[in-house]
Amino acid sequence: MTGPACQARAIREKPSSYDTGYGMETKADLTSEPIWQQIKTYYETTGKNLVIKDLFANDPQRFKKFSLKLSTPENGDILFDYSKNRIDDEALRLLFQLAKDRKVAEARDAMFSGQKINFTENRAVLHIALRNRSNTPILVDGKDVMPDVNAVLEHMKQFTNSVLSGQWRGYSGKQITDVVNIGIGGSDLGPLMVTEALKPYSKGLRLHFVSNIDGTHLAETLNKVDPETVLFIIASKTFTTQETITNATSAKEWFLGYAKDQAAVAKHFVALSTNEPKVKEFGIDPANMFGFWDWVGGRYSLWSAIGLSISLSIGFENFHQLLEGAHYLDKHFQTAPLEQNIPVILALLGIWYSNFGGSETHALLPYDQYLHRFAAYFQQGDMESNGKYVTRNGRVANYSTGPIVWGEPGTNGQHAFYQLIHQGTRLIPCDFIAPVQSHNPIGNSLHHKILLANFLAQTEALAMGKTTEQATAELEKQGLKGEALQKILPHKVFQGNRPTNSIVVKKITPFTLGVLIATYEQKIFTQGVIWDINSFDQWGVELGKQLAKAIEPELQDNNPVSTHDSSTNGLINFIKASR
Ligand SMILES: O=P(O)(O)OC[C@H]1O[C@@H](O)[C@@H](O)[C@@H](O)[C@@H]1O
Repeated sequence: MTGPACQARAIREKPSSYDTGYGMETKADLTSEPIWQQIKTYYETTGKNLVIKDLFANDPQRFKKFSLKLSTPENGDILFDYSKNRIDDEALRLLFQLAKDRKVAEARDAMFSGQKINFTENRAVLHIALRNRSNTPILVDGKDVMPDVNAVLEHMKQFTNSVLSGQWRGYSGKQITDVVNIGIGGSDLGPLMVTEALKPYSKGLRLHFVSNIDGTHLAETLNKVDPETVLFIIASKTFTTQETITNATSAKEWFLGYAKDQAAVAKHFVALSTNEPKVKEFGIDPANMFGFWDWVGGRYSLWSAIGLSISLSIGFENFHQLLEGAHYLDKHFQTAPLEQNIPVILALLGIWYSNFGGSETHALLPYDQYLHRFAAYFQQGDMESNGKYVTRNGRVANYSTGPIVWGEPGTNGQHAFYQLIHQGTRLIPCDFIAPVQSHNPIGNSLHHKILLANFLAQTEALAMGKTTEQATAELEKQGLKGEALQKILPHKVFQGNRPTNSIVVKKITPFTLGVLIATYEQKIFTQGVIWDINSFDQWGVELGKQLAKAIEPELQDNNPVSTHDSSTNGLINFIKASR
């Protein structure tokens, strides 16, 4: 055989120099996919001219068509409304085709079946196993991981019950009153976000989180706790993270300064890690270690032993409910057709705006004070996962990947940055998240009524805007006319057409929070598959760590340095001269 047919066969049969881990052929470059070109053309000819207000006016069924309801067994319905987007049937049809052509379902199944889709670290990606409450076997290298998952959960349960019941005592015989989680990144943000979000479920322990290497963080926390009644949780997947080990060592020194007995450490320090030798070396009894595995990514680890502070805060039963909620969403992600699959729809809308509409950022706006760390949590979840410019086949992407994620709880954001969302020059897709019921219905629910009214008003205002006619009528009512009216008029007009999704849950419970977190995790996964990047490594955080290690010894003395670029030299020498 000669000619193009032979060439094509040779290309197919050529052993791949890397393993994509999906058990699938290497993907075509995204922008050369026919479907990509079709979406691009559709966006240019129609998509960019879609006006949300007109879309509603022309279709009384729009809300019904572009919203989904999930009925949870015991936590009410969850409404996902994506009708306030610049999309129509054809745009969605093309986007779903994109998901199909990029093999989202196949990649999802590869993840759920334990394939090593994190191919740069040769690891499976199985945070879904940590919350697999159906207990179906999940195999890694031929071994079911579920017995190990369940054993650690049992250990967490026993430990939680022992601390909460007062059975676990400190070195002087007192009960534990305060827990200090020392960790950073995925070993901090998840437990911090969730314990804040689920404060109404607190069983009474005071929770503290120390992450920053800045001594202020630890010092301010130690000021608040008593060595006789504090429990330190040293949370680190690798147990080598400089910040965490330095903070943990200083915390241990502080503690021993009071306890004056090495044996007391066992009663006040536990470790959450995959690295038993390092835990031992630090001086923590392996009996007080809660393990997990290399197939749990740091930013996906709150479901693992890393969630121990959550369990201590809200009790093991509630922690279990959190896992149940995430598992419920995982089942939805696995079984719902792409067209009714909430994480997939969220992912595709994000791609529509960022890759075709040029949006750079995505705002997460929870209308619930307890969710005040939700956006911060997904800054790591999304940006560390999809902040990559190299595709799985090693090429530089010629399209944008992960968005900049940001946000603050409503209504605080309204009085700060919403101006730019309403009348700025940038396109900022936003997700609004709101509970129907408040945990604090004070003032006969007056506060919550106002909060919800603001959530509804904002999504309406962003979509519908205010026309020149409406603004004119309002100004005339205020007595303005002629030149004075014309002068102010353009400033009072809102173009609208700002896209939003609304997710409404009955109440923020452990279960519904589990659903929400898993929804965004699976959205991030779906986008990573379409962009053909590895969402589960984080090599981008390494260079700074390496350089910091090289610079640290240079800060020991006061001799000027000249080995760096002139800016870095200048900064180092200024610091040396000024201390
Ligand atoms: O849990 P450890 O190993 O301390 O890592 C903490 C964090 O470190 C950072 O460099 C990142 O890699 C994060 O993904 C990780 O969550």
